[in-house]
Amino acid sequence: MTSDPKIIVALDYATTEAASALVARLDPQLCKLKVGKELFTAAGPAWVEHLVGQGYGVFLDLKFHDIPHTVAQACKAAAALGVWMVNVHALGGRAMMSAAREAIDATPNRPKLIAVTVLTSMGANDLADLGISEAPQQLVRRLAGLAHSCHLDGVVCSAQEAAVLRQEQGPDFCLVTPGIRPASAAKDDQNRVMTPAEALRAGSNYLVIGRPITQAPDPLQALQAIRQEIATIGDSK
Ligand SMILES: O=c1ccn([C@@H]2O[C@H](COP(=O)(O)O)[C@@H](O)[C@H]2O)c(=O)[nH]1
Repeated sequence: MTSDPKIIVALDYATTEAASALVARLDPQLCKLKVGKELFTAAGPAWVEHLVGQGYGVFLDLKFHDIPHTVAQACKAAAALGVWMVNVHALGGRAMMSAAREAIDATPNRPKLIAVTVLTSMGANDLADLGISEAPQQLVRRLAGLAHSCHLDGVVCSAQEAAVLRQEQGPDFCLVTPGIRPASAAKDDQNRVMTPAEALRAGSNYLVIGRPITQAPDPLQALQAIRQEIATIGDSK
């Protein structure tokens, strides 16, 4: 039976050797994997294909943000790697997100397409620095509505916004939430955080977790502890 693991481990490593040491201990039934800017820039698309070939659901987290044509072509190239999910920045706007949607729909494997709303590292002061007086949650709600109206499959948001987005965007809109911190973990550079159990209860579909797992003395044990924490919450495997 195939499962749909709710934890996406962020493979934020500098080299494939470092990432492989963890991946060798994992299993596609335990978690999905996220390849972001650091590892993709160091290792390239072949390594993404390698993970896909091992049976992992791979979230290619490159947060495309450019003119519509460029983003559409980048989405097409990402989909060709066989990944499960790709993303763009909602701040790229309607034309960009619609172009991404069209490009993904024309591919054979149609990965999930989601939009980053407001980075989980940002708070009200960071938005004020950008001249945005809206509270983070208000901006997230507005950008999620825009992404949904462009027929994207969901958004990246913080789990702090999950409950309101679930209410406003309905049960089928995919909520992918980084900024997940077990109660005892350091926040690092994250701002809008929640624990794994709180995040799932609030309506997150998938939890993106990096350092609390990858920097733990025993990353597999850290992953298993989080799986245990969420095991009783709905269909959380
Ligand atoms: O708003 C966002 C969007 C993406 N991320 C990414 O998620 C992980 C989180 O890693 P942690 O070590 O658990 O903080 C990382 O790869 C980010 O690039 C995010 O944190 N917030």
